[in-house]
Amino acid sequence: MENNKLTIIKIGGNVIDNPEVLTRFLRDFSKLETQKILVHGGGKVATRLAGKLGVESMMIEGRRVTNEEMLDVAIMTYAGLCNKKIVAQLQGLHTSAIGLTGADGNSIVSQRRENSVYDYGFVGDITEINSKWIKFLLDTDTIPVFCAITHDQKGQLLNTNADSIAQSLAVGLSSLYKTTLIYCFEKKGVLQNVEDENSVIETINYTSYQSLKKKNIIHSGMIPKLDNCFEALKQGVKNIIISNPEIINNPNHPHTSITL
Ligand SMILES: Nc1ncnc2c1ncn2[C@@H]1O[C@H](COP(=O)(O)OP(=O)(O)O)[C@@H](O)[C@H]1O
Ligand SMILES: CC(=O)N[C@@H](CCC(=O)OP(=O)(O)O)C(=O)O
Repeated sequence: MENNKLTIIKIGGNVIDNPEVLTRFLRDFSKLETQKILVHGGGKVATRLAGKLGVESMMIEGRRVTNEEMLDVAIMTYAGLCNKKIVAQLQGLHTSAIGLTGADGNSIVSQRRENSVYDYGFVGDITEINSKWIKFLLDTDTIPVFCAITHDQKGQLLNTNADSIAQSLAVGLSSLYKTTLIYCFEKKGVLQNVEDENSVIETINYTSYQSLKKKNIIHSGMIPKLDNCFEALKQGVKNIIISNPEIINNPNHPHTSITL
C-alpha cells in the first residue's frame, strides 16, 4: 500500500444503477494499491423512488430542489439504500469500508444555500472537511464511502451534489496526500460528440472549456462536473480525470485529463 498516495473516485447514478457495472467497478476499486475514498451519487435512484412515493422531482441547473419530503427521500436513498449496498459489497471483497454521511464523525460540514436566485430548499454548500478524522480512518486501512448527504452542525442534514463532495474532499486532503480525483460516469470521457463514444477529448483546460461550452459541445450535467474540476485545480489538486469505470484497472483506457 502506498501511504502518501490517495485516489478519490466519484461514481455517478448510471454506475450505481447498473448492478453488473457496479460490482465490476467495486472489485477493481478494492484492488487499487493506494489509499482510497469512494464518493457516490444516486440521483437516478432517488428520482425513481421519489416517483413511487408520489414526491415530484425538480432539478435546476443540475441541482435538485429539495423540500422536506424530498430530503427524506434523499437521506433514505443515498445514506441508506445506495451507501449500505456498496459498503456490504466492499466488505464481501475483504476490504474494511465504512459508509458515511457528512454528519458521521462531523466529516463534512455545509451550510444551507441561501444567497441564490432560486430557493433550493435543504441543499448544502460545503464549508469544511474534517481532514484529520478522515486521515485517521485511512491510517487504519479503512475505506471511507461518502454519500451525497452533509450536515450544518446545527442538527440539520442537507442534500449535497456528490461531484462537489468529491471535489471538496480532494481539496481538503491534497495537502496531506498526493491526490488523484477521478470522476467515473457512463462515458469514456468528455466527448466532442456526445453520440460518439470514440470522440473522447484527451485534455481540457480552462480556455478550451469556455469554448466547448459556448459551442454547446459541453452541456447539462457536464457543466457542474467541470466547474468542480476547475475549482479543485485552483485549490491545489494536481491530477483530475474523467472516464468510465474501466479506467480503474487500465490507466491506458481512454479518458479526459483536466488541467488549468
Ligand atoms: N461533451 C460531453 N461529453 C460527455 N457527456 C456530456 C457532454 N456534454 C454533456 N454531457 C452529459 O453529461 C452527463 C454527465 O453528467 P451527470 O449526469 O451529472 O453525471 P453523473 O452520472 O456522474 O452524475 C452525461 O450523461 C451526458 O449526457
Ligand atoms: C443537491 C443535489 O443535486 N444533490 C444530488 C445528490 C445525488 C447526486 O449527486 O447524484 P449523481 O452523482 O448520481 O447525479 C441529487 O439529489 O441529485
